[in-house]
Amino acid sequence: MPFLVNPTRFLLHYVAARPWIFLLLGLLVAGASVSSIGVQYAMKVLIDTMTGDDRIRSAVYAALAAFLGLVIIESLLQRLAALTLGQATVVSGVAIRLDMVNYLTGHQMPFFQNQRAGSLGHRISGLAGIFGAIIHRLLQEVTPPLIVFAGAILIFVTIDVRMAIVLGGIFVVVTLGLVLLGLRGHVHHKAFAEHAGTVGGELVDFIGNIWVVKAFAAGERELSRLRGFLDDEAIAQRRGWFFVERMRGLHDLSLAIFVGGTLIWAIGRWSDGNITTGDVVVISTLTFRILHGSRDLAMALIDVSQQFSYLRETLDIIGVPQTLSDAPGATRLRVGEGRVEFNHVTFGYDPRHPILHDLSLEIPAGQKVGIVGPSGAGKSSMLQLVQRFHDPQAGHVLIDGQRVDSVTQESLRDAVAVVPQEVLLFHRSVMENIRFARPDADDEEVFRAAEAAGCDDFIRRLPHGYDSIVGERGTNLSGGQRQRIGIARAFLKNARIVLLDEATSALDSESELEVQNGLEALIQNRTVIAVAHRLSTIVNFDRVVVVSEGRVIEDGPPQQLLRRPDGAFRALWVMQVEGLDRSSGISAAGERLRALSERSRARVQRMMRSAWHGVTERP
Ligand SMILES: Nc1ncnc2c1ncn2[C@@H]1O[C@H](COP(=O)(O)OP(=O)(O)OP(=O)(O)O)[C@@H](O)[C@H]1O
Repeated sequence: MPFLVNPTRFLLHYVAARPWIFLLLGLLVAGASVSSIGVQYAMKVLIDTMTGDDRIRSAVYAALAAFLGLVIIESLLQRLAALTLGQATVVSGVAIRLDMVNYLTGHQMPFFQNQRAGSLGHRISGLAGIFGAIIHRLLQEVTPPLIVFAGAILIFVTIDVRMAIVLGGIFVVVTLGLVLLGLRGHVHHKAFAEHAGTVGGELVDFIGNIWVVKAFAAGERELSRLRGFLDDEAIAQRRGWFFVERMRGLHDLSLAIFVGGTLIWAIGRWSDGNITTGDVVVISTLTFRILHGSRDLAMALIDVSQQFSYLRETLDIIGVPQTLSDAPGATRLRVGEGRVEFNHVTFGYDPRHPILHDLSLEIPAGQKVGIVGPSGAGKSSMLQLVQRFHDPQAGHVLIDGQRVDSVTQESLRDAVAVVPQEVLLFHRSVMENIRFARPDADDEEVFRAAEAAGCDDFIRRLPHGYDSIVGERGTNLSGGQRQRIGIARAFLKNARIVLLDEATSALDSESELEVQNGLEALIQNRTVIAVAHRLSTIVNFDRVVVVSEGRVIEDGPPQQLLRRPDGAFRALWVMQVEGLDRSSGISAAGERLRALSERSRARVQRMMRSAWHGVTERP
């Protein structure tokens, strides 16, 4: 979106998107301002006809009618302008937020990892608010005083040119003086905005971590920390406020001096018989009006400049260019059997420090591959490359022979189902959360997916069954339940390729067994790439790839790898099996095993031992 590069283009884009409504708005505002000047002039004519020597009754009533008519027209136009402004900013606000959310979804994951979700949400809503505020200020507080000023000068020219020049000069000097002064006070407003932002962020952080606060009985501590931030904010707010009041005071003083001076001058000219009584009235009201308007104008200009800075700051964050967009002419991925290929892939989040080095791997359709290796080896990054959350610096990832960077990202992600370590759920019903994987799925299909994932039973036991709201980020459900809903989503998606990113490692062993059943059903007849820390989850896979420091160091069927005396997989395996055997309480794995129910424990032990003995007893 090229218009995101600067605030002016941003504003112009959304004004140009609805040219007629903004044109109408401009005409209404101009019409109302011209009418308001007309009202003043009609008043002068009325007084002059009333105080004139001939005092013609019909002329007085005609002037009165013109005066009243203009008053009515001015109010009508003002009301219409306010309605049109409301309509224009409301529809633009909706479009802005939709465009921004759409644009955000195109950013890479690190963008979101580096931002607070709450603050991004606020910024998007804020953008719509800033647009409305700038348009409001420009059309309601900047344009009218300028038109009134121009009209007043015209009227003054008909009365006394010198007065017109002096008053014009005063208006310009007062407005510019106030703007310059106001801009100096910008530093106070900026400080206040920063402190307010910090307070907002602290509140979001506090509420997001409320369970930690409770668990550590840290309520008092956190409150006094928050009080510190609030005090700083209050000091900054007070400074900004005092500054504005000082400006207002200064303006009131100059208003009194200049209006008083002009009146004395006008009365002097009236007593010399140079101008009429109506002229004196119109001079006094217009002088007061435009000098008063100069303050509103200055304040509005200062405010617009502040809004521009907020807008620039927000666009700098949200509007950063998307680094991963679809290639020109990208087509939809033609999903075949589900073959995945890493072809000499070199990749680093920071290109200067690659974490995958010239990695090649061919995964035939329907194969189940477990990726294991030490922490930080690059296993999860491999899965991210399959989904094209990043592009490698060298080499390519291919699905069914098509480079993932040559197809549309949407079609690529349609073709791949992912069960991550932590399944994220929306604050919506269970039904909506599962159906998220395929919005056109009917209820029956959702039930079948839930049954296959082994979560139908517990969902039906929830207070409102499938209509139960899962709580923010799924907090009303256990880790295992959330995970099974994630598996149900993957079932519903019915993709040829399934990526499991440590899908069970965050669970306790009891939940792991429940989830394991769902996973076993899910991976039938699909290509599966599973990053696994718990080796028991991949022991029955077709193949295991051991990755270390971004390179494949072992590759083969698990049983074969386990027979290699100095094999890396065997070393990892021995570590885990020993951990389970030593249920005396020493190792973490032993601790986990002791926590299992008898049935679950027997099952895990049988699985691990049979695999282990199968290896060691064979020649
Ligand atoms: N978004 C990111 N930005 C920068 N560096 C990252 C990012 N994600 C991962 N890394 C780094 O890349 C390296 C590989 O991470 P990756 O998550 O792929 O490893 P892993 O083998 O899956 O590790 P683990 O088993 O601990 O999950 C690590 O050094 C990690 O710190």
